[in-house]
Amino acid sequence: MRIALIGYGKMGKEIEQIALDRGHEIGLIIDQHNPKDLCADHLQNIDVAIEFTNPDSAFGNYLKCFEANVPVVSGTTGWLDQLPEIEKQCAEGKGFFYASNFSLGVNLFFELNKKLTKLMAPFKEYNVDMEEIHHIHKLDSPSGTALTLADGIIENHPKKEKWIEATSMKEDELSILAKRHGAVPGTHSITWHSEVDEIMIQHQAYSRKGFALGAVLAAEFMPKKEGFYGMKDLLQL
Ligand SMILES: NC(=O)C1=CN([C@@H]2O[C@H](COP(=O)(O)OP(=O)(O)OC[C@H]3O[C@@H](n4cnc5c(N)ncnc54)[C@H](O)[C@@H]3O)[C@@H](O)[C@H]2O)C=CC1
Ligand SMILES: O=C(O)C1=N[C@H](C(=O)O)C[C@H](O)C1
Repeated sequence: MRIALIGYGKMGKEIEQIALDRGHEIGLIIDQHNPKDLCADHLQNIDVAIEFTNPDSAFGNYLKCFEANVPVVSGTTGWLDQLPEIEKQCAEGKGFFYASNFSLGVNLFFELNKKLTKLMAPFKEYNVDMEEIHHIHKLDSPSGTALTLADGIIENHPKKEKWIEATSMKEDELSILAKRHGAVPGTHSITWHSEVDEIMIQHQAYSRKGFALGAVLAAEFMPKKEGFYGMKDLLQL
């Protein structure tokens, strides 16, 4: 498979290594110094593009891939206000795969979070909050993963209606505390606490390898696909 890497930073480089190990070819690398190379001419023989850049660049890059009819695997977080336009284009035949987190462990954690929320929901003694910790270079906050976890709680708890990036005492608000520290790859914790005890679930990434492998597996899934996909389609969760 010939892959275009859009964004050649921490994730782009990790993905390159795994893609090469799995026998793929990197046909094009786009980074901050050569964004104009992302054009139909250069995308001609590309099977799939993997995009890990930043919240401001991602959407424009997706549209350029769509113009060249190249399916996209999107890992960038913090751009989801533009999701409706991507969904529209997918309904018209473009191929797009998005995950706020590509690691197998976090996707199992998403399911565990939903199940635990359903279990805890009837018990008024317990309230829930979330903490995420990432490296100091992260641009978006809360993390994309935290937002997916928040959706999992809000959709399955009758009292929680919205998340808030602060400590909240309101029953209908889910508090998310986002911390930035050193080189932390990504840690997400959810705590259900009562006056007498607490139950905490946590996912801690030891490195970026799990994210990168998931992105390459998604890329292997995407060539010639039309429509909008996610990790549930890949992992059949
Ligand atoms: N979905 C997931 O599993 C994961 C998502 N991420 C997300 O991926 C994104 C990238 O993360 P990192 O690689 O850690 O960031 P990074 O800052 O190390 O790399 C981003 C790269 O994009 C390049 N870039 C900037 N503007 C560009 C443009 N217009 N066109 C092409 N390249 C451009 C930068 O030069 C940089 O090399 C972030 O949004 C992060 O939150 C990160 C890890 C896992
Ligand atoms: O920026 C990162 O590094 C990460 N971003 C993703 C997110 O926003 O959830 C995934 C992972 O946590 C690492």
